[in-house]
Amino acid sequence: MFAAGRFAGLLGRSGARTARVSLFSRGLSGRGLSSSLLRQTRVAGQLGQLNSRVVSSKSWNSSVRMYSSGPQARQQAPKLRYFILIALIGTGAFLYTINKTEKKLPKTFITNEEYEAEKAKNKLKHKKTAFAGDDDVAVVFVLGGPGAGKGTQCANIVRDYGFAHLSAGDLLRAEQARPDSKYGQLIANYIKEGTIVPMEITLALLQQAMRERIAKDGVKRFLIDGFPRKMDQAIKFEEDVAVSKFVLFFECPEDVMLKRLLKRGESSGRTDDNIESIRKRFRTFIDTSMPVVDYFSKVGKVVSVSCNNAPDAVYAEVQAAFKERGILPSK
Ligand SMILES: Nc1ncnc2c1ncn2[C@@H]1O[C@H](COP(=O)(O)OP(=O)(O)OP(=O)(O)O)[C@@H](O)[C@H]1O
Ligand SMILES: O=c1ccn([C@@H]2O[C@H](COP(=O)(O)O)[C@@H](O)[C@H]2O)c(=O)[nH]1
Repeated sequence: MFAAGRFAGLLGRSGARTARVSLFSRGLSGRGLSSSLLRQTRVAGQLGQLNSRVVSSKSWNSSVRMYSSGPQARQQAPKLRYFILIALIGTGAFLYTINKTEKKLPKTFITNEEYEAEKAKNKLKHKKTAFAGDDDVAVVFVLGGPGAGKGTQCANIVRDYGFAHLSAGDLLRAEQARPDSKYGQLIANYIKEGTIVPMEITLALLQQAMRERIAKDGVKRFLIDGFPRKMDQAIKFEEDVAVSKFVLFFECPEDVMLKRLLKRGESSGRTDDNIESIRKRFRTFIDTSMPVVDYFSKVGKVVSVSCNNAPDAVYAEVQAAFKERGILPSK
């Protein structure tokens, strides 16, 4: 469209220029021949050499050239028409190619309408979430890029607000390390590649961990850290497990996260705290996880906190956000 618009603009300009030229030509012919020109024409006629296109006098040169440009302009008109035709065909082909290419692109984002349709479909299948009967169960999703500081801030919240902290990444690593796990190798591969483990595994681990915490010490407020990382996980969790209260989103520039992860990699022992895996994790975050943040943002559920400060300053922002949402410290 932009190209077509620009093209139309060009056409408009050249069209205006053509109009100006032809108007000027008509004006000249409308004015008729000036008396001196008439005189000259008569003289030329008398000499039997009338040739409206060839005038020798220098002083009339410009007028005469304009006057005689009529036939030339008519000769050029077909050329202009060809040019316009070719340009229109070219623009059409260009727009067609773009349209086709767009249709071929992989889809990483779902619209609200698609989300609502999916939700409606799921509602028929799953009439109740796992904790639907328990109004005390509260879930806050904690999202942010790799190394943004989610785990660090979750530890503060657990200490002061009595939440249980469930990190999806920690649960997957524990499952990977469990000797009898049938998913150990699969999880290890996904983590090293920085891609998202099939959601059924993560959902089952989260749901089981929530049940265990409720049974163990009655804690019903959960920080679900590093989840959902994909739109389908978000939909499934909210349909099957619990609807989130809001999303705590830690914003952080990539270069800051990179530095933190490389530093952490010196002692973490994590298979994905190396430059190769980190780059892949950043890519997955942008392509697959940011659409989740965008979605929750559209429905007014995202509380953003800037992570590019000292941990205490970040935590002060978290506390303010919690207060705003009516969540107070437990002691
Ligand atoms: N505000 C901060 N300033 C400086 N360093 C920080 C800050 N917050 C966290 N860190 C450090 O950065 C590293 C990553 O932090 P953390 O593990 O909390 O991030 P994360 O978002 O949970 O990461 P991941 O998604 O990879 O699990 C840690 O070594 C942590 O000590
Ligand atoms: O919902 C999830 C959460 C995590 N993963 C995989 O685990 C790693 C590490 O996650 P951290 O939150 O950084 O601990 C992540 O890169 C994914 O590969 C997942 O698949 N699904």
